[in-house]
Amino acid sequence: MNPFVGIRRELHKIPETGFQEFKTQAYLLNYLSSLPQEHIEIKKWETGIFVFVKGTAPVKTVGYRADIDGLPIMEQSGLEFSSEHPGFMHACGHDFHMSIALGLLTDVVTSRIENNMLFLFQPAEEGPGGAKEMLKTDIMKEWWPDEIMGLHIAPEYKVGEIATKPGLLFANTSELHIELRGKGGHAAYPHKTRDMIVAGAHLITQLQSIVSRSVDPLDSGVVTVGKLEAGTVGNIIAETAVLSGTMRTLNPETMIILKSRVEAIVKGIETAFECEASIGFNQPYYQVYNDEALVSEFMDYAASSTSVRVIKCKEAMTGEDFGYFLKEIPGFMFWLGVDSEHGLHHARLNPDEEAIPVAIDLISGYVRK
Ligand SMILES: CC(=O)N[C@@H](CCC[C@H](N)C(=O)O)C(=O)O
Repeated sequence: MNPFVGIRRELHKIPETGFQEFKTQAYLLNYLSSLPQEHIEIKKWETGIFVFVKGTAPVKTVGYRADIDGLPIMEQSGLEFSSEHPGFMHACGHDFHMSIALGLLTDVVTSRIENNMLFLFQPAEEGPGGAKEMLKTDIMKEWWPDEIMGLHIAPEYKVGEIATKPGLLFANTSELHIELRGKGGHAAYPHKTRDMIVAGAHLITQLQSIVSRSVDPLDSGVVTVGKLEAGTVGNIIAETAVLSGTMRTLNPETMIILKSRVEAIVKGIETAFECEASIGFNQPYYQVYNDEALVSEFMDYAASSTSVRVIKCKEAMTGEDFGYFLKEIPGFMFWLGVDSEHGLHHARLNPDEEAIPVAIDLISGYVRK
């Protein structure tokens, strides 16, 4: 078995959520300590790690970022190396991202390259966001890269396919959290209560009008409520309802429209259902915008390789706090085909591990070009 496939399986067993990646960090540090140390410097930051690799005759420093957190999902993949942390899973491929980064790092440490490289093992991509915080550190300032790249697994593409594009690749995002507070009571006396299940149901329906009626049809937006908590049993009227969701737009200005429409609709719900509401727009992620020259150079390089097919894809409504790195440092992100029947954030996600050596070889060749 390819050693980095083995590493992926080990990491797959220990998914941890944002800023709780203690075992993951320990695993990565242990692996890093097994590498020749003459040309590398390792610095821990929170539950993440920076690794600086000195080049032989550097003219620049190339950054490579891998996110390291898992998701609160109960795995149902049936894999023999399934999560050993019940209720948590690497369901967004960050186990792949880490093992590919370790493969690349091993390659550039053992067969040295001309330029310096900075590897960033970043916590908390799924939330609350680690990129913005990593960017502010003194370590980052000391080892600031001239360019940066990262990848994300893509279940919908075959192994050997990569997809990306110049300019906008991923959306602007904002989490949405709304709490409604009314008055609970006996199910047989609704007139003496203020029922937050009914208010919540109206609110969710009205939120769906934002994209259809307030966003220019030639623009795009998403308002998704992914979680609703309200009520206890069938014969008690719910005093509170709590909705959590996420909003996505292709440009930052449209996000401002979405937020102001949410505020207006929630105000209307307060009046109509005689309740009080609070809104949280949490953990915004800035769009992933690929540097046109760098991504074109990478796409041309990949297209010249015999083992990879390059697809010029459309932008996606996924979010990635890698966007914060790209706001400050020229670079790009690309999708790596892993051919899984089940998609990202699915309990049965099962990416094809053949993609791991494909990615390591591709990037290793690119940073040596
Ligand atoms: C690639 C991917 O699936 N990313 C996540 C990360 C977004 C987290 C954010 N805090 C949110 O849920 O709004 C995604 O859901 O797109």
